[in-house]
Order: sequence, then C-alpha cells, then structure tokens
Amino acid sequence: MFAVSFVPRTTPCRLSSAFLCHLSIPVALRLHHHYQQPHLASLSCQIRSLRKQIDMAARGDYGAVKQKVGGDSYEEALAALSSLITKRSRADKSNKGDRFELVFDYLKLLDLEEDISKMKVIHVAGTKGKGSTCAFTESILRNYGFRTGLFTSPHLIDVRERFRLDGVDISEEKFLGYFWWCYNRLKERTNEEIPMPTYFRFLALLAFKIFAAEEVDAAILEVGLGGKFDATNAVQKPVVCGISSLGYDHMEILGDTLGKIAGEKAGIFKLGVPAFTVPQPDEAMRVLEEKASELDVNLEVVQPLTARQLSGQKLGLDGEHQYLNARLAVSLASTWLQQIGKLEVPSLTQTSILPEQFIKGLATASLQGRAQVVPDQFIESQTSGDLVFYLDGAHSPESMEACAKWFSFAVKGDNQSESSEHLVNGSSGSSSHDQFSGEESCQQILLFNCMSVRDPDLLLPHLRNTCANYGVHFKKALFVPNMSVYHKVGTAADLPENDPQVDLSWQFTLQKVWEGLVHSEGGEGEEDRGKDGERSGNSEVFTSLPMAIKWLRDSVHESSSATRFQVLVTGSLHLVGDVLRLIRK
Ligand SMILES: Nc1ncnc2c1ncn2[C@@H]1O[C@H](COP(=O)(O)OP(=O)(O)OP(=O)(O)O)[C@@H](O)[C@H]1O
Ligand SMILES: [Mg+2]
Ligand SMILES: [Mg+2]
Repeated sequence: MFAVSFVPRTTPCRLSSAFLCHLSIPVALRLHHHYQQPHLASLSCQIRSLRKQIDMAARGDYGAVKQKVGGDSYEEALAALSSLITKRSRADKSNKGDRFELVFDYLKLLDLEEDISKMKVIHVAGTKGKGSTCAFTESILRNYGFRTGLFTSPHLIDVRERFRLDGVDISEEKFLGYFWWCYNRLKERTNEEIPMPTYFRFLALLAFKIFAAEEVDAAILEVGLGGKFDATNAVQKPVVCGISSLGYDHMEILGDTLGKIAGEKAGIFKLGVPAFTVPQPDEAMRVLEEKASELDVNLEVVQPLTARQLSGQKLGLDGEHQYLNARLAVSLASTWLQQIGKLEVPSLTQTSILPEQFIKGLATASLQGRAQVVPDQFIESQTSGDLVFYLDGAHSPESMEACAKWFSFAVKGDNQSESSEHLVNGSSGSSSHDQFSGEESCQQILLFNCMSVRDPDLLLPHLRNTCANYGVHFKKALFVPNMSVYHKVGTAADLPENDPQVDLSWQFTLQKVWEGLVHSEGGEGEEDRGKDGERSGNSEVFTSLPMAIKWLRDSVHESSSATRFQVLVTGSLHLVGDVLRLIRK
C-alpha cells in the first residue's frame, strides 16, 4: 500500500496538504471486491491517475487553485458561480443551436477534449425520473466495485450535491480545487466571442473536469434541460443512453407538444449507441423510435421492476414510480457492465431474481428531496403531538400525481405502523390500502409553492384529486415564497430573514386556485370560515417559510389531543431544499 503526497517546488501557490492528499490516491486501498477484472482495470486506472496528477502538479496545472482553501473561499466560489447565472438564457430559441457549439470551445480551453472522448458515460434525459434513474445506476455500478462519478441536477442545499464520487458528495476541498482550476482558466481564456459559460454549462464542464481528473470508471450524467442542446450532450460517444418518463415541462423552451419534447430529449442518441426507455405516450414514443432508427440506435422499452426481481427488497427511493426508474437503471447498468466491465450479467427477465449487486445497489440508492420522510427534530419530547415532513420535489402534472400517490400510501403506512421507529429511519413504509388506526389523530397539511412558469391549475387539482382518491384529505394548505434566491447559489448561512416587502401575489394566486377546488367540492369551506374566524380555514399564505414552520410547530404544541401533523412539502425542489435546511439546523 502506498500513498503519495507530492508538493512540487515549481508550484507557484501553496496547496493545502489535505488537498494534495485528495489528489494522490492511496492506490492499494482501493479494493474492488467482487470481480477480478474491474479490480485490475481499476488499479491500473488509478496508477495512471496518480501519474497524471503528479504530472499536472509538476506542470503547475493546479497553480490556479486558490491559496485560501476553506473559510471564505467556499463563499467566494459560490459568489463566482452565481455571477454566471443568467435569467432564462436557455429560452433563447433563435440562437440556442449556435450557442451550444460554444461547449466544444470550452472543452478545448480546459484541455478536456481527449478526456471526455475516453470517458465511459451513461447519459440520461427525460422529463421525470432522470435523477432517480442516475442514482440507481450509479449505486449498482458502485456495488460492482467500480469507481463512479455522478452528475445530477438540481441541488437542494449545497451545489456539491451535484457531483458525487463513489456515491458521496465531492468534498469541499476537492470542489474548490477543481472549481478554481476551471473558473480561472476560463476567465483567462474567454473573450467577447467566446464569453464565460453560463451557470449550468459551467457546472457540466466542472463535472467533466472532476470525473476526468478523478479517473472514474463510470460517469453517469443527468441532462440538465432537454437533451440536444444540453451541455452534457458534449459527450459524443456514451456507452449507453436512457430516456426516462416524458411529459410536459419546460414547454417554453422545448416545445408545446410531447412529440417536440421527445425530439429534444432524443437529441442525446448517438450513432449506434444502445438506448433504453420506459413506456411513453404514443406521440412521444413515435418520435423516439424515429430518431433511434435514423441513428441506428437499438432502442429498448423496459417495464417496471417486479417484487420478485428484487427478491422482496425495498428500493432505496420510495414511490411506485421508482420501480420504473429502477428498471431503466438496471438496463443501463447491465449494458455498461457488459460493454465495459465485460461481465456476464444474468438474464433480466421479469421472473428471475437480479444479481446481488443490483439488488444491493437499488436498495441503497439515495437522492434527497424525492419521497423523503423527515420527522421534525424540534418538537420537544414532552409534547404529545408529532410533526412529520414528507418532502418531494414534484413540479410537473405527472410527477404531482406520482407524489400524491406516494404521500397517500406513505401516511397510511406510517399511521398503521405501531412503531415510530421506521419514521426515524426515514422510510415511509407500507403501500397498503387498509384503513389506518388512529386516523382521527392525524392531520394532513400541504406546504406548497411552485415557480410562476408552472400552471397551478394543472398541478393543484392533480395533487388534491389523487390524494382524495386514496382517501387523504388535506386539512389545510399553506402557501409560501421560496427562500433560495434564483440568481444566487447560496448556503444555509444565506437564508434571508423575514422580509415584509416580499411580493406574495403569486402565493395568493395559488391560494385562490386551492380555494376554488375546495369550494367546488362542497360547503366544507363555509363551515371552517365561521369556526376559525379567518377569511378561510382551508388555506393560508405566509410571508416566509420560517413563519409557516413556526405555525406548524405552534399548532402541534397547541393541539389539545395527541395529533400527528403530516406535512406534504411539494411543488418546488427549492422549497424542499429550504425546508430541509430549516428543519435540520
Ligand atoms: N417515472 C416517474 N414518473 C412520474 N413522476 C416521477 C417519476 N420519477 C420521478 N418522479 C417525480 O419527479 C420528482 C423528481 O424526480 P427525479 O429527481 O428523479 O426527476 P428529474 O427528472 O431528475 O427531475 P428534475 O426535473 O427536477 O431534474 C420526484 O420527486 C417524483 O415526484
Ligand atoms: Mg426538470
Ligand atoms: Mg433532476
């Protein structure tokens, strides 16, 4: 076993020894348990990586790394990153094709062209389920002993969530090293013709840099938006492509029909590269098939995973829709394994049990803010009540339905269970239709916001009706503005205090839609109005998220009997991220 820490005399700036430690991988420590072949392949890979890093350091390539690592420097990096955010630049249809070509210029400026051509990429596009599919795929390959890089979007709390190495968010030190390396180099080399990349493009380039320098065996890339003109589409020869569920989202950019949307997503198909997808609406499937045949792509449609294939194990991500994402991941991972790892993967029929590494990978995959259950830590133990947050970042009509279904089953499962233990474990438990005990002592509350480009007349009825169909009726809906600011990549420290000037007109619009739904269902609203002495007991607009959470906590304290408040937080991943920041502090 050896680990090299190398500080070149020629390096113009001081690098922290911890950072250099990260760069010099303790080669023999990297044990690959399951298969001899990946073990050897990976070992030689790491030796290459080590050599390369020593070469780079000797050449002073890390000279651009900021001297100050840690402390303010992370904030500085976030500020620099924020400066790249341009509002809706992607929506500019007229020149988006031309502008996409810039991505290749950036790769040249960053000397990444060769690295990227060698990268063993799994590329995933889709309207819903991209991130989940990528997380499952990564987890499977990691369980086979491969070194993985996972790039997903968006992030919930910290931008480093977007870059995972071997299943773990990149460390702050490594992030800073690679961040400044890319940022400073681009700053030096860009000009009027080739301006600094926009925010998402920069993040994708950074992912390429990180995965190249870290010499990952597999790079799993989630498309940011669309496919054809997405920065991740700079990859010319992925190993395999996946298209998750297609639906209506980002129509202002991708087109107003499912066919057009599918065409954009199929833009990731590459000549002769196999692809997998899930059952899609006819209009979308036709386009996918057309594009596939044009490019000689073998496109296979997969069906949801069965309980038998999982040998009774639960998936790491909850909700029925995840069985489809997981099955897509199984095909992506097994194709990758066959082509790169040269492994014989057993047949994947609906009735055969998956190999152990697949099951373990699928059972342990994780992604924050997707069907996540978090009991509130701030409720004092002496209170008889209980406050549990059910968080899911759904923000399109189809995903709202998936989310509503998950929430309905989850609250029923949790209320049925005698033990509170599995709530603490963050699992939502059973998916049974049975009546739960103690139904009277549970109240479901909705905490909602969505971006104003979304259509609440679609989202809210989907949510409310699906829940109602499964016997779950919200006692109250709370509407709040997001705390994260669009033009800033913040950290927890940035959360603004309550701002009395905040514009709540969008939240009142959402409330109006909700009230419309309540009243169209009967007189229940009128009753509540009298009882609470408020304008309406069915819904409320809060000027800030902390105020809404305070209201929830106060309500638990004030409730006379032991009431469990089950709060569904949805409509926006930003909102989900904000809630997670607040309740975990
Ligand atoms: N196959 C699916 N069908 C319908 N809804 C889904 C599906 N998979 C996930 N969802 C819903 O979409 C939400 C986001 O899931 P995920 O992060 O996997 O998708 P994504 O495509 O990466 O989304 P985003 O557009 O936010 O990047 C989930 O919380 C869930 O509500
Ligand atoms: Mg999206
Ligand atoms: Mg995503």
